[in-house]
Amino acid sequence: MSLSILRTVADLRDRVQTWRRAGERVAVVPTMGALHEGHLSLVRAGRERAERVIVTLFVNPKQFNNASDLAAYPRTEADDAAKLAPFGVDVLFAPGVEEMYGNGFATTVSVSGVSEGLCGAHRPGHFDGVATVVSKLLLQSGADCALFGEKDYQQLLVVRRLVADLNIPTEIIGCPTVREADGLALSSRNVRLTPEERRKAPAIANVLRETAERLASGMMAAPALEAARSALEAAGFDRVEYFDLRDAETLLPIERVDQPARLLAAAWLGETRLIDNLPVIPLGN
Ligand SMILES: Nc1ncnc2c1ncn2[C@@H]1O[C@H](COP(=O)(O)OP(=O)(O)OP(=O)(O)O)[C@@H](O)[C@H]1O
Ligand SMILES: CC(C)(CO)[C@@H](O)C(=O)[O-]
Ligand code: BAL
Repeated sequence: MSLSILRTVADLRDRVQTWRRAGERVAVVPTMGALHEGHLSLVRAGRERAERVIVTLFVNPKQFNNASDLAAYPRTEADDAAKLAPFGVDVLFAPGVEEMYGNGFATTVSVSGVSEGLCGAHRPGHFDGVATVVSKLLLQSGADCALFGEKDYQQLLVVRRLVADLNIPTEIIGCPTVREADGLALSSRNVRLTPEERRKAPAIANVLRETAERLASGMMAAPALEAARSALEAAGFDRVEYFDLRDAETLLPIERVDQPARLLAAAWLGETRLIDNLPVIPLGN
């Protein structure tokens, strides 16, 4: 069957009900469009788990803390639909802002703990916007499972928390970060990099990898992180927003790696903010 583009929650629910009557499982892949191989890896993982796959495309104004970032966000729906067609995606759910937030909308889903710090500290309101829209998309689709990328690691933990706390019966699946050959994590915002910035960009992944190795072999966090921030600046990054070592589950800061940990970074190249992260597993585990 060919890809259907649906714009209303009522149409989405009708379609899902038809599948349910036939006993089919449903996977949902929430996105903001401008699809790349990272998104397509989530679609593939969804196809492995369910007979039916919904991709959602909604550039969610509530999660943008910066109006120019929202205005500049790439919008490429026709190309996105064409990319999805060969993957056996059943529905592209692309609602307008009025469909999502019209009719006196007045609710915010706010997750404390894992959403504080890191991107939460630097993008005020961002995770409230993410938690609100993801709650809506999961309830609208009623999916059995939903797929999220580890590239947005803090977001993945926020979503796991809200699903557990609100008893939303959707299994959350985290998928590995897809990278360019030079290590740069794929991201819709990469198209904004100038050619010179693009040449500098892989440093974020390289410095994360080198630092993860040092921490895994027992180096204390403070000097390793200080060296990492300096290395990123030396590689031409304009501003390092954070470069931190955190517990992999709680995202609380840790001083050395003796439990599974995560190394996370956000840094600016000109007008573009890049994020990336890696696991740090203590040597011997
Ligand atoms: N390189 C990647 N590998 C795996 N998953 C990814 C990758 N990039 C994005 N995703 C996942 O795709 C989903 C939709 O993300 P989104 O549409 O915001 O794309 P994005 O490339 O992360 O864009 P942005 O520039 O907003 O960061 C999220 O679950 C995100 O983690
Ligand atoms: C999960 C998401 C689609 C919610 O708008 C967005 O934050 C994203 O694309 O990662
Ligand atoms: N990929 C996370 C969505 C955002 O940056 O707003």
